[in-house]
Amino acid sequence: MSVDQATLDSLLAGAFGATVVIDLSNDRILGASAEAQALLRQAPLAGHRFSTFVHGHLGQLIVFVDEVLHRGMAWTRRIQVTPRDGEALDCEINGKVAALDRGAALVLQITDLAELDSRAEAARVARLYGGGLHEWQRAQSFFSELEQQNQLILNAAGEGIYGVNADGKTTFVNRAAQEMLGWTADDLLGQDIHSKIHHHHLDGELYPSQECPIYQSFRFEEVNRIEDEVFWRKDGKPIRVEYVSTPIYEGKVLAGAVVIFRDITERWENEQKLREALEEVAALRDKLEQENAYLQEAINIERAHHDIIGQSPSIREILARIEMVSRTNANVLITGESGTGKAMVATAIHADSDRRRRPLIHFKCASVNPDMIESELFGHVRGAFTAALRDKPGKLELAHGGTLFLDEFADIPLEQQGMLLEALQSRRVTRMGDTRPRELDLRVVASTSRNLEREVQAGRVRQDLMFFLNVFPIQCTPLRERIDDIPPLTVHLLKLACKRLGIPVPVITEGIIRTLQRYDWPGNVRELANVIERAAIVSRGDKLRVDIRSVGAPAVRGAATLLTEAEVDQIRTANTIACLRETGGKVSGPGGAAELLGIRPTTLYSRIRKLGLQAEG
Ligand SMILES: Nc1ncnc2c1ncn2[C@@H]1O[C@H](COP(=O)(O)OP(=O)(O)OP(=O)(O)O)[C@@H](O)[C@H]1O
Repeated sequence: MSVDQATLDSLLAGAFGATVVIDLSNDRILGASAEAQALLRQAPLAGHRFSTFVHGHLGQLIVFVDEVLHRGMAWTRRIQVTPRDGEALDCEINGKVAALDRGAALVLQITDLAELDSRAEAARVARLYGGGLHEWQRAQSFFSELEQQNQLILNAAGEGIYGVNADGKTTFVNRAAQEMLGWTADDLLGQDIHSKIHHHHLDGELYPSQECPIYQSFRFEEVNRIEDEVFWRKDGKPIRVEYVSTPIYEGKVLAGAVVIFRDITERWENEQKLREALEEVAALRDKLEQENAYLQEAINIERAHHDIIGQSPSIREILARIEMVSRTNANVLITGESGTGKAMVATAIHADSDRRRRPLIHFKCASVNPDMIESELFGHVRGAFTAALRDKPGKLELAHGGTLFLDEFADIPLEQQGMLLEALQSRRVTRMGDTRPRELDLRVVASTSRNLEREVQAGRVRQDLMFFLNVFPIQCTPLRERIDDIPPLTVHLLKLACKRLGIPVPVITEGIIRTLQRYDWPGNVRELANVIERAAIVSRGDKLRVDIRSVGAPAVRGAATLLTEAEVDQIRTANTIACLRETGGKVSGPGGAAELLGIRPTTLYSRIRKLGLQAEG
C-alpha cells in the first residue's frame, strides 16, 4: 500500500457520514465512505469526477473549493448534489484540505438536509415521547386513583347505579346493581343494557328502546323519574324498580345517562297485599251488606210465614200444585185477589225447593216508588245517581242461588219490565252505573191480583214478560169461595193473635163460625185475621165475640141477593170513598183507611190509583 492510500484510508475511517476525498488536480474522486456511495448511488465512487454530481451548481462548487483552499476549511448549503439517476438533493457540504503525497486533496463531508430534518424531527418526537410517557403515566395513576375513589363511592351506594353512553352501551355498573340484577360488570360493560335488562314490559309486551325513558334522557336531555317498571334479572326473573335517569355531559357535549334505581319488589308486594286485603274487606263488606239485606228480607218473610191452612178443594189443589212445582226450577205465576195467600204460596214453593238454603227475596213491586224500581231491582254503584252514596246490590243479585218473589209484578213500569225480562232471560244483571254484568241463577215466582189479560191488552204489562213468568200458574181462591176453610182459619188466626197479644185464647162458638162464614170477606184472609184480632182483644179471654159490622157492610148470602161483579165494584168504590172521607184521606198507619177496610195500604193505594182518587200520604 502507498503512503497516499494509507492516508486516504485513515481519512475515511475517521470521517463521519458521507465523505469523499477528491484529487484537486483532476476532479477525480480518490476514495469515498460507504455512506457517500449510498448517497450518490454510485459504488464504487473512486475514479468518478465529482463535478458530475453537482452539474447545475458547478460555479458554486468552484467558489466553494477556492474558499476551502484559501481558509483551509469551509461549509456551504448552496450546492445541490445530484445522485446518479436521482433528483437533486439540498445538502450541507463541509470541506477541508488534506495533504497527500501527490498534492493537496479535498475532503468533502456531504449531509443530505432532508435527512437531517427528518432525523431532527425523530429526535424531537423521541424527546417528546420520552417526556409524554412520563406525563401519561402520571395522569393514568391520577385517574385510576380517582376511579378507585369513584368506584368505592359507587359500590358503597345502596341503590343500583349504572351509566350508559350515547350509544346505549354500559360504561359502568356498581356492585348493588350487579347484585340486584344478577348480571356482572363483565356481562354488561360495553353492552347494550336496554336489551339485557329492560327489553320487555311485565305483561310480556316488547319494550322498544326508543320508548325507554333512559334513552330519552340522553336523546332529549331530560331527567326522567319512573316509579314502577321492571328490570329483568339474568335468571329471567323481573324485579320491580323505581329509577331516575339523568343525562350526563362531557364538557358541553351530551355523553349518555346515569341511572339510579331501587328494587321495590318487596314494597310493591306489600302494597299489593294491602290492596288485596282492602279489596277483600270491601268484598266482605258487600257480602255482609247482602247478608244483612237478605236477613232483613228473611225476617219480613218469617213474620208473614204461616202454614197454609184449609181443607177446601181449592186449598188442596194449591198444595198439590206447590208440591208439583217446588222441586223444579220452573217460573210460577200466582194469581188471586188481595189477601188470598199468594205470598204464603210463594214462601211455600221456596221452602220446599232445593233452593231453600239460599234466600227468598220478596220484592213488593207495588210498594216501591216507580223511580226507584230500577235501582231496587238491578242495584247500583256509588255515584250512579245523586242518592247513590255507596254500592248496593239489587234484588235480582240478592236472589242469586235462591228465589225471587215478584209480588204484584204488573205494577212494575213498562220500561223496567223490559229490562227485567232481558236480565232474567240472559241470566245476567248489570248494576246501574256499572259496566260489569254479574251472573244470575235464580227462580222467579211472580204474583198479581190483576186480570193479566186485560193488563196486557191495555198495554200495562208486556206480554212476553207474562209468558216468561207464567210457566206454571197457581190460582188462589178468595175466602168467600171456600167458606169451609173459615173454621180452621179462625182457630189458627185466633191462636196467633192471642200469642202475639199475650192473652188466653177465647172459646169459639159455632154461632160465631156461622157469622163469619156468612160474611163476604172482600179483604179475604187478611181481613179475617184483623176481625179475629180485634175480637180477641174485646173478648178478654172469655168467649170470642165478633162484631162483624165493625169491619164493613155484611154480605147477606143467598140467591135472592146475589150481586154482579160490576155491582160489587160499585159498592167497593163507594165504600172506599166513604172510608177515605172518614179518615180525612189518610190511607196507611193507625186509623188509616187501609186499616179500617182490613186491606194492605199498598192494595188500597193501587185501588185509589185505579179509581183516580186523591189520598194523603
Ligand atoms: N190458607 C191460609 N192459611 C193461613 N193463613 C193464610 C192463608 N191464606 C192467607 N193467609 C194469611 O193472610 C194474610 C195475607 O196473605 P198473603 O199476604 O199471602 O196474601 P196475598 O195474596 O199475598 O196478599 P196481597 O195480594 O195483598 O199481598 C197473611 O197473614 C197470611 O198468612
